[in-house]
Amino acid sequence: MPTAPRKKVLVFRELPPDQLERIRAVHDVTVANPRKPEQLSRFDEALPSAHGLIGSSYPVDADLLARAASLEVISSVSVGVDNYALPALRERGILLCHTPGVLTETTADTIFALIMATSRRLVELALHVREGRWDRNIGEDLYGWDVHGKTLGIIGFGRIGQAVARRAALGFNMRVLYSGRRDAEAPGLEGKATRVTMEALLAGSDIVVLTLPLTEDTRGLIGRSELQAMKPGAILVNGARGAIVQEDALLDALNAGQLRAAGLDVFASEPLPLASPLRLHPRITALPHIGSATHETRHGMAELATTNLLQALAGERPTALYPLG
Ligand SMILES: NC(=O)C1=CN([C@@H]2O[C@H](COP(=O)(O)OP(=O)(O)OC[C@H]3O[C@@H](n4cnc5c(N)ncnc54)[C@H](O)[C@@H]3O)[C@@H](O)[C@H]2O)C=CC1
Ligand SMILES: O=C(O)C(=O)CO
Repeated sequence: MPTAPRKKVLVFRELPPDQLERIRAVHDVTVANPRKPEQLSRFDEALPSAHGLIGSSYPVDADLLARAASLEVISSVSVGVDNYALPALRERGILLCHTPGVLTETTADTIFALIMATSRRLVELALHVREGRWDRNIGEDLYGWDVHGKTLGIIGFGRIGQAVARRAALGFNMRVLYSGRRDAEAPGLEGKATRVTMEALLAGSDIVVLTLPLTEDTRGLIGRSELQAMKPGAILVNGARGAIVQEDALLDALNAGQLRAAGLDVFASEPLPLASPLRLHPRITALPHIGSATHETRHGMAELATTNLLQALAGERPTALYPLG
């Protein structure tokens, strides 16, 4: 039987060794992370002849694609595809694959951790102990806010949004509202989540969670008027993408006391610049984009992304092909 021709694969973010081996067994691999200055020239050299790209967290824009003359497939080690120039991919017939599902539960856990951390002031109070300020019983000034029994509003009722809703409705006896389409089944949530307009969700929720994709339609979706439309003293948790929220408006809403707190796993600019006023704000719990960052889940994402890549390069339909339309 003739052996399939080896193709060229450019790995632009580290992959676990076992997944790298799966690719090396059938294709020629260059590993070069363009974010690392010492690897940039290797990346630039490998790009024009690469048939497949695999990695994450790097903007693959139209200019970069114009230099990738041989490209057949990009396999993203992420579910979000906002880093990719989708129109250029569509035009060139380049396949885009991603990693839906394998990170859903872990990301929902992280989002729920942010709900708990902001409501119960966990980071602030842990620092209170660590810094030796726990010298008497805490008073009302350090009390938190109940999570159970509250109303949770979810903007983006897809895989992750529904996984957050299940934790809220089944574990914390919360009332769940959501806005937007429900384009996936919602097992376990029958009769437990109510679809409302975004206006009604903002006005009626104690905690608003963002779990929708960043697109041209959702960039800056949560701005001054949306924050003002939230219940006074509500909490905002962003587990999606930073640029969905207008960060200046969020700071103003926190400083004005309109919002109680914000839990942010994602930022418009990542890593969050040291000078960002979001970093040290006393009522922001900021995480370094760790929604899916557990050993098990990151490995599962790398495995699915590798499978997608190998399938595409073999001319098969990838398991998780992103529909470019
Ligand atoms: N913080 C982190 O580390 C992670 C962040 N994410 C982000 O979460 C997003 C969602 O992931 P999944 O739940 O797997 O995607 P999904 O496609 O299953 O769900 C997204 C939902 O948002 C809805 N939606 C789109 N525009 C909307 C709008 N304007 N208003 C209300 N709903 C809208 C869609 O109809 C869909 O139901 C990803 O695109 C990614 O950006 C995903 C994984 C980890
Ligand atoms: O998968 C994604 O979209 C992430 O943000 C990281 O897991």
